[in-house]
Amino acid sequence: MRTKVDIIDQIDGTCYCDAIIHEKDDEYYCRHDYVSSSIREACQDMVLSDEQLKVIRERLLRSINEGLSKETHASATVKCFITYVQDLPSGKERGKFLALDLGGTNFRILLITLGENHFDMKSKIYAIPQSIMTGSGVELFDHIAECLLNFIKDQGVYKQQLPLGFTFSFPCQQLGLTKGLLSQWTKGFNCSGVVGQDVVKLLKEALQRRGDSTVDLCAILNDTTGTLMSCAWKNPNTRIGIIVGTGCNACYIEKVENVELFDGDFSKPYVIINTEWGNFGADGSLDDILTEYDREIDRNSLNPGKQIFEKIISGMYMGEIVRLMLVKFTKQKLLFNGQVSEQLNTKGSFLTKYVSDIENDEKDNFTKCREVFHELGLSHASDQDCMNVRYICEIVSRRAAHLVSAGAATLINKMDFNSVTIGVDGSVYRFHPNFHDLMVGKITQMVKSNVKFDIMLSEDGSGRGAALVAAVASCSV
Ligand SMILES: Nc1ncnc2c1ncn2[C@@H]1O[C@H](COP(=O)(O)OP(=O)(O)OP(=O)(O)O)[C@@H](O)[C@H]1O
Repeated sequence: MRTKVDIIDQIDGTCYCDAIIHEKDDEYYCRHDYVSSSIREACQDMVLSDEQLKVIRERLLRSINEGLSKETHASATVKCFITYVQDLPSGKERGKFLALDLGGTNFRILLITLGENHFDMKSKIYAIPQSIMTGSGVELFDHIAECLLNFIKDQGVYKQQLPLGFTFSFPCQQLGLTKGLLSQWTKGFNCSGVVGQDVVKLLKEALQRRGDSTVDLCAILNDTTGTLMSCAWKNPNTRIGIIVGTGCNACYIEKVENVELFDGDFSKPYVIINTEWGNFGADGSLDDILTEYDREIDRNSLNPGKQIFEKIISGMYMGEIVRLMLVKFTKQKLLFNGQVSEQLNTKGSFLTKYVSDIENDEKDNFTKCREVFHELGLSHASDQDCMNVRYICEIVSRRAAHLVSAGAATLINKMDFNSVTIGVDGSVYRFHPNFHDLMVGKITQMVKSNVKFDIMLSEDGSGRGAALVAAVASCSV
């Protein structure tokens, strides 16, 4: 007789599948039972056991400690950059602030008004053409400066000298609140002449070249810091900010005495550390869990060998991992009657959004899945193909959620607070139907038993968070 527990064990020990579609004579079947066994077997290398996740936590903690240590910081893969943000918002911040948000799919400019228990936000999205993303740094910052000046003119605040927080979501070594040296480009950007340079200075120079700027650039930050700050504005218990969007990164609150390179204000007990954990694994410490798909993605990326943790989690790569699996399994005649479409064969054609769409279908219906297949020239798919592809999407997104959870649990256990709120932002977390629940389940298993935690969706961390950092900094630097 098969019980519910047998099913859970059979799948991978952590089946969250709530879709028990057949329950008869005390026998239970979940929809994973209807996935072809050949597909289940072929996906096994994507499943991480609790033991593997424990090892990943231990290695990540070691990498974080290497980033924090004076002796090992230079060679560390997880840099643990000091943000120089030492105060969380009190909720009493007031005024008008500008924010620039650069670091992923969109470039945004925002005008934020903080008032009592409310905030107002006007924002505009500007495109960054591919030619600028991989052109020269001067072109990039000239483009940003031009958009900024157009925005403040449109908003009627051109004459006011407003504080500006610049969310620049690439790995930066900060030397103060207004000085950040770019360590490396990620997420498809590759502008020449910027790595090793102070991006605040480059933006200020671009504004000066235009000669008509009146903004007061008073803080540079990462979107993780913005996420933590924007959640802390609502919930002072927030001690971690995580992004699962185009990229993946996290920041947390660390005691200043644990940060050996800290040269900020020692009268304050904590400082936010931008871990840049996306680069975890660049020293080979994740090699034993990487699959052939992960390796192919890395080989074909703009930054081979780097950002390995990010590449097995984030939205920039998740859809492509699924696509590579689908192509391989189709060639092996495990899917689509062995017929690969031209679209499916095209790099980048399987959007990460499709993973959410497919997993969003009701348990016995493949409406969204069939829409995706139609887009991909796979209208010949059978119901069995739909079942199998949904399983593949689940396996890939679940691995991502479990890896982020391992990271979050590492930080929670390291900080040693009794209660922690985690602020999370990014479209993968926001729109994937199970990401939040998967994280809650896995983190619960991994944190010390006396710690309570909850996960809160950040409302526009990159924008409001930048304004809050600018506000808290009071533009004193
Ligand atoms: N519905 C969805 N489900 C899952 N992923 C999605 C969805 N929509 C978009 N994405 C993915 O999310 C990523 C974009 O994330 P987000 O919207 O948070 O932007 P971002 O600011 O560029 O990210 P980051 O903060 O990492 O720089 C893209 O890789 C995209 O494929």
